[in-house]
Amino acid sequence: MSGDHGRPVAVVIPAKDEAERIGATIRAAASLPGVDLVVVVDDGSRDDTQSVARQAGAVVARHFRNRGKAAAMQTGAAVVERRDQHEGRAGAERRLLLFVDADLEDSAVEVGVLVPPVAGGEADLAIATLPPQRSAGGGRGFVVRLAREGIRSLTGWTPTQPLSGMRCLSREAYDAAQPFAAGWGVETAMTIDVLAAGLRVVEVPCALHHRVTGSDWRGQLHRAAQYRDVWRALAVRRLRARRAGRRAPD
Ligand SMILES: O=c1ccn([C@@H]2O[C@H](COP(=O)(O)OP(=O)(O)O[C@H]3O[C@H](CO)[C@@H](O)[C@H](O)[C@H]3O)[C@@H](O)[C@H]2O)c(=O)[nH]1
Ligand SMILES: O=C(O)[C@H](O)COP(=O)(O)O
Repeated sequence: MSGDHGRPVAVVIPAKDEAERIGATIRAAASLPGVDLVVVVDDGSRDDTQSVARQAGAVVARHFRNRGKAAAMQTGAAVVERRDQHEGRAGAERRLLLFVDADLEDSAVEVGVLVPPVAGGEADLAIATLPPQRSAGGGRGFVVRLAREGIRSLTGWTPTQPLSGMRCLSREAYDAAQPFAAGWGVETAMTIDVLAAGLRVVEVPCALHHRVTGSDWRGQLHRAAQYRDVWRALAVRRLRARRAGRRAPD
């Protein structure tokens, strides 16, 4: 099945302890034009994510221990690749990849706007930008600024929401982003690697709602891990650029 845009699409959802939200997210994603496969990667959840996802109609892969978001995305993309091969899909018959977070619930239906720019060849990577969320987050913008400024200094392009995880990729963009940077560095690194390969990246406004990270100690620990992973992803790419003799656009 392919949508009005003429390309089949696989949705890949990395999920850790998302039993409460994943069912609605899967149903919304599965209803999008062109989507004929929804793969959930249960990244070592301790709750019922796996069974809820199966009941909602997703193909489920599972990490027996938690390996982080990037590894879950990679596992999901490998499942799609195997399906494509098994079904003899090549070239434009191969599915586009649409990465979607598990906590969007019904609003996941909005990610459909990411597909046409990629299916139509205007972009190789389309990234969702989110409106202000219903509840305020507890962050002070440190991670977002680190990622934004890092991407700008290495590529010359300034994203508005550099951490956004809702992303549609062409296969060329997926290949250019391999291997993914670990954990929470995956989005920042992906944007840089896709641009460095000479491919096109766009941001597309999307009316999405997700669980925002709070300001309690858990939230701050989460941000510390995000900061660490984004910092590492940038350090690796700065070193690579220096070795290749590329000057940053600065
Ligand atoms: O070890 C983990 C942790 C999370 N997830 C899943 O990853 C997604 C994003 O996690 P979430 O806790 O909602 O992330 P946020 O704090 O909202 O992080 C923002 O920033 C991240 C980068 O730091 C991006 O990956 C997210 O898409 C973006 O929403 C969700 O589906 C999670 O279930 C995993 O698969 N494995
Ligand atoms: O809450 C958020 O937006 C993310 O966890 C990033 O945190 P930050 O506000 O420190 O950039």
